[in-house]
Amino acid sequence: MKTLLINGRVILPTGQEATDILIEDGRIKAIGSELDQELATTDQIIDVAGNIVAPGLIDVHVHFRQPGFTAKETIKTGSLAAAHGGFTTVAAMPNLIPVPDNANQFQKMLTLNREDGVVHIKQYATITVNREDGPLVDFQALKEVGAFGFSNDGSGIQTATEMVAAMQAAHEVDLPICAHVEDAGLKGDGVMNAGATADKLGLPGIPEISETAQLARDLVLAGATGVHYHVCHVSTATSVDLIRQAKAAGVHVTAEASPHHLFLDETMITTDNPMLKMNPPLRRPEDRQALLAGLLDGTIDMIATDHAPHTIAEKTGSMLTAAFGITGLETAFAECYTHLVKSGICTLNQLINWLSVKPAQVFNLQNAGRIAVGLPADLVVLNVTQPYEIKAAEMQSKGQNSPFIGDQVLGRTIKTFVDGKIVYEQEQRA
Ligand SMILES: NC(=O)N[C@@H](CC(=O)O)C(=O)O
Ligand SMILES: [Zn+2]
Ligand SMILES: [Zn+2]
Repeated sequence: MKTLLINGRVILPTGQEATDILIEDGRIKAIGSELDQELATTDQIIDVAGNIVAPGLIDVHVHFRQPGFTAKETIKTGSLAAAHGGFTTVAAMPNLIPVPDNANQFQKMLTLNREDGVVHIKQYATITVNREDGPLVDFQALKEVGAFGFSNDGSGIQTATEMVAAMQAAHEVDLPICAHVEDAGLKGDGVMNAGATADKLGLPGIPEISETAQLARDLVLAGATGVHYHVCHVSTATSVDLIRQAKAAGVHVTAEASPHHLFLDETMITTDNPMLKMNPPLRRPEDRQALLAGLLDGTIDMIATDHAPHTIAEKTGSMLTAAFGITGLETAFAECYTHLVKSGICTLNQLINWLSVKPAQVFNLQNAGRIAVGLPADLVVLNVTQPYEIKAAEMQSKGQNSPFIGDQVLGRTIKTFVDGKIVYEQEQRA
């Protein structure tokens, strides 16, 4: 099967180029504007004039909820949401039931991911058995069956003793610890950022030190153990400073920020609104400015969505009782393009760097993150000229819990290819 993608503005490692891409048997066979001689033998010609062709986006932080919580999402719906958002590779978190904390259950996850997923799904294993305070997993066994990294996402590792042991074990098998940094005691029963807004709404707060105190500890431990330590969903200015200093000191630390922490802040929480409840919480305007500065200077390596679908019932009522988390896969590119590229804060190449190139480099994904001859044809075609409204009805995710619904944005996915196969295609409307 031969497919020719013609007239796109292609994002190549060397920069943007108006060129064509020949896909054969799932791989990129040739790139160039002189591919006319292929026309006669091509099965499918797709004209993407006026659109961007980028390497498939990569999200290293998603929750697909299967097994255990399939009312919220399944591997099928989560991966369809990824495809709709232009993501061709995602890494799924292990806060599932049963927990993939052993080789046997981990292998079951891999089979499910492969059978039900329409995009490439990498899988995290937990750091501890049953994701609880207690014994560590068998890092070697989980490495052997293909763990992408180790994470207890949803909770922090509460003691330095446990974290040091985890870091040493992860370092030995040469895989990252991906940390949800949170001191459970300091978080208490908070539901939004601690401060004036929470006080005004009469809601219990989550102080920023619940993140930063544990992060400071972990950065010291990461330096001492030499592990690759990746910080999930950085939310505060102090965290950015701590990571910047650690990087300067030679600690092997990388970090991600989510679109919601970049574009929303606590001042937008004007009522008790569960759609704006997530962990870590939306912080102050100066925190999101610091996250942005961190992205621009390389302290934050990448953007990851923390796609966290929940049922409507779980996201209705008061923040006091609602679940933490919002969806992100289907809105990330458009929100980022609109807030960052359209507004002149960064270039499209920088954005693709944070959403594809860097995650591939940081997590050693050799076959992703760039458009090059010989690589699998994981590609996304994006329209960045026609504004559209983000609509719940167009979401592929089971989760409709997105504060971005209703936004007017630029950056619609037109087509997503995984291994040369179209896994998402925008309906053509007259
Ligand atoms: N981010 C969230 O608010 N929730 C995540 C857990 C997590 O990422 O910490 C979830 O699993 O729902
Ligand atoms: Zn988390
Ligand atoms: Zn998460």
